[in-house]
Amino acid sequence: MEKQVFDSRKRPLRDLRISVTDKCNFRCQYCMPAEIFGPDYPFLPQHKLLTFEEITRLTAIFTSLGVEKIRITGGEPLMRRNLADLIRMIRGVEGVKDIAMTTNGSLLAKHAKELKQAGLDRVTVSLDSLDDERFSKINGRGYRVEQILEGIEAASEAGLGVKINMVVQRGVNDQDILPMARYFREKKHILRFIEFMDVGNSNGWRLDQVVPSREIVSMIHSEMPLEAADPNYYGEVASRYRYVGEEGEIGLISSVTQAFCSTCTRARLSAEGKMYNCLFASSGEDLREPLREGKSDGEIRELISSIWLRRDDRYSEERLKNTPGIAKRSKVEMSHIGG
Ligand SMILES: Nc1nc2c(ncn2[C@@H]2O[C@H](COP(=O)(O)OP(=O)(O)OP(=O)(O)O)[C@@H](O)[C@H]2O)c(=O)[nH]1
Ligand SMILES: C[S@@+](CC[C@H](N)C(=O)[O-])C[C@H]1O[C@@H](n2cnc3c(N)ncnc32)[C@H](O)[C@@H]1O
Ligand code: SF4
Ligand code: SF4
Repeated sequence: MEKQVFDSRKRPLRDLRISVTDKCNFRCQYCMPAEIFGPDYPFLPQHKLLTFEEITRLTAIFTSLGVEKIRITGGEPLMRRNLADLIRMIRGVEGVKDIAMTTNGSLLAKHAKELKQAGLDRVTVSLDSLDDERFSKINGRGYRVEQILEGIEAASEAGLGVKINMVVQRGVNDQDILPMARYFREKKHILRFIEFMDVGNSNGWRLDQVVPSREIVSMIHSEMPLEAADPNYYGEVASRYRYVGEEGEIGLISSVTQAFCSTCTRARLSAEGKMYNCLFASSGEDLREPLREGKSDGEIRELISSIWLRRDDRYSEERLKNTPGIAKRSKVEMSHIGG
């Protein structure tokens, strides 16, 4: 059986990012602004969510097409009940080499051990500030930094790999860049700085709110000297920098100023079972109905393969070039497909 499928730009399908819920206990302004995601927001009802069995079956089909790396995300993935059961099921799928999860960390202290036991390899915890006042404003729900740090500690103690993601916004948390770098250098966790992106249709993005990665590197370098490091694998999202003379490193995710679409190997599966070819796609292709209609694995494999073969997405590159019409394009919400 042909194992690897390439899109129209010769990019292989390698990663599957699975959103397990569109709900979240945070209301980060840049992702789920409270004024839009309020009490009446129509979140997906349970019956529309893919079941764990359906997710596992799709994962096996995706691995037969070359996927090796799975990332569980959301919304907040730990809001989905019994998530460890899903991890255990995915761990049993042949061809899955790496299972990671992106989480806001608020429920991690409670679940880290069982997730590790179920077969999760690593977590990426999102944290945008070490200052309680700013953090509680950013998360929109008054959560405190301590709770997230406890989650990070618990994950580390449970033996999970840990990385930290910080979305940087000028005028919101750029003063936290150095304190975060110092703290996680000391803790020996890899911290990645993400350029604030124009995801979805509701986060009020402006280019002048983006702090370019170049600026972040030079700010840190002037206090803690850095040197560029090679990527760990083809298509790595983050550019790596090592602290000179140390093992520790940081990463920069520069989707705005240095788009990385040309090596993008990521497919995304929404909680309701739609496959998206890009984080900024306007629409996805439904895989849930074919599953529930009783289509065979072979038929679904054909469908997924044909979706990937047609793929031509490269939104960040187009944004960089100011492609006409790009600003008006409607996009799926980040909380829906998981970042
Ligand atoms: N524009 C764009 N941004 C992405 C893409 N993938 C990830 N990101 C952004 O980068 C952030 C970090 O992504 P992660 O999932 O932590 O990165 P990763 O490459 O899977 O991480 P590792 O496997 O640890 O290297 C995400 O939350 C997004 O904000 C992508 O394909 N396009
Ligand atoms: C959508 S969240 C889902 C997982 C989980 N709730 C969390 O926050 O880690 C995934 C990642 O996307 C990032 N993200 C959300 N909106 C973003 C934006 N506008 N620009 C850049 N990154 C964003 C978040 O910071 C987080 O690291
Ligand atoms: S970034 Fe994550 S934690 Fe924040 S609102 Fe979005 S899904 Fe929730
Ligand atoms: S913008 Fe789309 S194509 Fe480009 S790297 Fe991100 S997900 Fe991939």
